[in-house]
Amino acid sequence: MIYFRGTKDIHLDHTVVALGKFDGLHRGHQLLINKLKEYGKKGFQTVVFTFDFHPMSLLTGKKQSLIYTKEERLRIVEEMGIDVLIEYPFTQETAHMMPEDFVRDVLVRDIGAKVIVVGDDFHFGYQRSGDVSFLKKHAAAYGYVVDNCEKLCVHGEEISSTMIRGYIAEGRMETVTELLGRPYEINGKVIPGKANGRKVDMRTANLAPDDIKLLPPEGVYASVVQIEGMEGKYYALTNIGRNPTVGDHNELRIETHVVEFSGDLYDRMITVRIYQRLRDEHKFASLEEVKAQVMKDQEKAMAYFKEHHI
Ligand SMILES: Cc1cc2nc3c(=O)[nH]c(=O)nc-3n(C[C@H](O)[C@H](O)[C@H](O)COP(=O)(O)O)c2cc1C
Ligand SMILES: Nc1ncnc2c1ncn2[C@@H]1O[C@H](COP(=O)(O)OP(=O)(O)O)[C@@H](O)[C@H]1O
Repeated sequence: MIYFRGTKDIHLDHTVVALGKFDGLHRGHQLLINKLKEYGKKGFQTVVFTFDFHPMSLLTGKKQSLIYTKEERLRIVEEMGIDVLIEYPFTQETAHMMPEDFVRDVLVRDIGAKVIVVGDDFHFGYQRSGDVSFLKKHAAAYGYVVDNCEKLCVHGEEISSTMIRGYIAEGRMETVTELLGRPYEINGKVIPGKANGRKVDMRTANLAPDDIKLLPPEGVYASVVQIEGMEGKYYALTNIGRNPTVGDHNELRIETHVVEFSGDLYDRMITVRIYQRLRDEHKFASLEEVKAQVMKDQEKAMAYFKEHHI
């Protein structure tokens, strides 16, 4: 896959372009992606176009947490078999672009768009003044066609990234899985912890939380882990928390105990897929008690995986 980040210097031709933020690449987004791939079979180069937003929104000044970091989104778009991912710089200049300038100079001239795929509620350009009818109005003059997609509904509600972010924040992970079309995941490199795990023979692979990443609430989750360079998947238990048992002011960490695994994971990239919330994090009298509780959590998790054929 070709990947553009932090540059406006793009020269493509004969492309089908999907436009959007694509946070979550959820089932609604997947409709657009599937359309892209259909055009891809007809000889168009498939392009996912998204803006490279700063964590502090230029427009609202607020920090926005996202379902995926840029690296996670990149990996998923690549796995989907897309040819090109563009993260277009979202500067003051871009934010103030008039829709027609954006269509003419960016989409048509630089990206060579022959087909533009968008969701029905897509808005772009200065003050969000560009939309689907705007794109259609200018289609003939600029030599592209617009293929717009209705918003996908599940249980009578339109799927949106905002709605899924709300469910993640509530820890409703099964609903999240249903709407994303895959479990919520956290990707990262295993870093050293305080080496307490080995004292009670319950090792945990630690990930540092990414600033931009929206995490489920603190607590313990049934998870499945994929380890870079190793075959298959491993059942696991993940704690998102602050280890109150070993101190009162610990930083938030994502710790995963991989079931029936021993080996060195330091510096390895792992993907932790979160399936179900099991409980809150508690302050125990000792690490031995934490371990005893984790063994009970493990039984519950394994029963869940069995019941759901995971
Ligand atoms: C599945 C799981 C559940 C956990 N639950 C708790 C908990 O309820 N309370 C707590 O203080 N620590 C909890 N921990 C964190 C352990 O206390 C921690 O793994 C241990 O202190 C080792 O930390 P280390 O990685 O720094 O060596 C949990 C860890 C895991 C993997
Ligand atoms: N079953 C396992 N689950 C998680 N990590 C494991 C497991 N077996 C071995 N490890 C390794 O042990 C390390 C964790 O040991 P631990 O004593 O908890 O130290 P730390 O505090 O550095 O995480 C992991 O980073 C990994 O390299």
